[in-house]
Amino acid sequence: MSKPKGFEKPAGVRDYLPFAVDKLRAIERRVLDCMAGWGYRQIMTPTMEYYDTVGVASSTSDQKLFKLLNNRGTTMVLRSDMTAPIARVVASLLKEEPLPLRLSYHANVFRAIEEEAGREAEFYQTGVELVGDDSPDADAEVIALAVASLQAAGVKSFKIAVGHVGFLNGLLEDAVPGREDIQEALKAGLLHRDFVGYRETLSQLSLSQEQRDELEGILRLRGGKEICGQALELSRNPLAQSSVQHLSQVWDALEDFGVAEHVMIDLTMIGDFSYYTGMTFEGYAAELGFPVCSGGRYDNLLQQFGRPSPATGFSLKTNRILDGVGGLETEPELPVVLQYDVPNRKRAFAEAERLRSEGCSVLMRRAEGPEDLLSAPESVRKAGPLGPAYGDILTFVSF
Ligand SMILES: N[C@@H](Cc1c[nH]c[nH+]1)C(=O)O
Repeated sequence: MSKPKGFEKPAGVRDYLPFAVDKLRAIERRVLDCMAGWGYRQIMTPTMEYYDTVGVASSTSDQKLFKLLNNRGTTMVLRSDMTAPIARVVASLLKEEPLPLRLSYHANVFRAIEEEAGREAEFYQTGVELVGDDSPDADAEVIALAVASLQAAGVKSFKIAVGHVGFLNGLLEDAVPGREDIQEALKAGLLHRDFVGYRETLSQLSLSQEQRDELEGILRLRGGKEICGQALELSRNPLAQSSVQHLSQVWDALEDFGVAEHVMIDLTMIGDFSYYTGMTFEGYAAELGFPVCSGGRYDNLLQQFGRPSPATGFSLKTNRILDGVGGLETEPELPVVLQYDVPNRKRAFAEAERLRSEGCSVLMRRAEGPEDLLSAPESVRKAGPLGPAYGDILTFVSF
């Protein structure tokens, strides 16, 4: 590759100009406040982790991890999510802390991407982890909190699709026992929402009519609570059955949370991370084709750090909400511009301090003469991406 030009930046990363930062911060604040209202306390972890610990535990494929070497030659990674780092903290710094633990975060995470996909390599997540509770109510809590968080972020119309990896694993093991290759191919179709590809894979297999019906049947398992009944009919596998029973209890709790109208059951759903062990979910905004939040239960991750405990959680894709949905309408307050000449500088600075102590934003400007004075706020309204630089004008001059 030729030497990049000075203005170029790597694929998948971006700059946020002030108006975008205003919006992003407003969403972040509102969502974290919402999470605090449910008892979640904020945590921060390093951007960089060891490849061998958090990198591996993050269950992000090797090609998607950003790897770097430190000065001792140890392989490090840029965190690809916050779930694995938080598992590390819960098992180390917080190991004496009684469970359940409720933690929230807002952080940038990194995933290498296929350039042509137009996806972000660095993006922002606002999320929670609920560690130490394996009940259906804990799963329902994080889904209900995802609903509340999307609303707090200004997303008006959305649907959360909830599935269960246990159901899929049980059904696939029943239908094509011991054929991990086929199971993986079918799961890949579901993961990419490629139902045509899924059907094609099915058609290439030599299966009995019963097996085919069972595997085709998955594709119809999307809807309300009635889907649980249909799923119990479709597969008698014990894991599939217990998974659906758990999901139906999650649904009942969601009804009691009053959020069931935002939720659908979708047993074709399969989470993007191999650490998921139970229910998984994704949230879709009406305006957008890609998920704005995702989460799920991961009961085996913490044991990799020496503190076995069940856990569940989710994260919002905060910058996607900012870009695609508009998020919150924020009208940043324009600063007052305070113009002065040297003889009046001290007085002007004191006035600026007074205004700032009242919460105003004040911008200082030294005027060199009468023709250098700004006269009307309108005259500074410019069309550039930053919009107008200031509102009211206060003048402290003797000329
Ligand atoms: N870490 C997941 C979201 C999640 C949080 N907790 C459980 N899942 C992600 O990046 O999509």
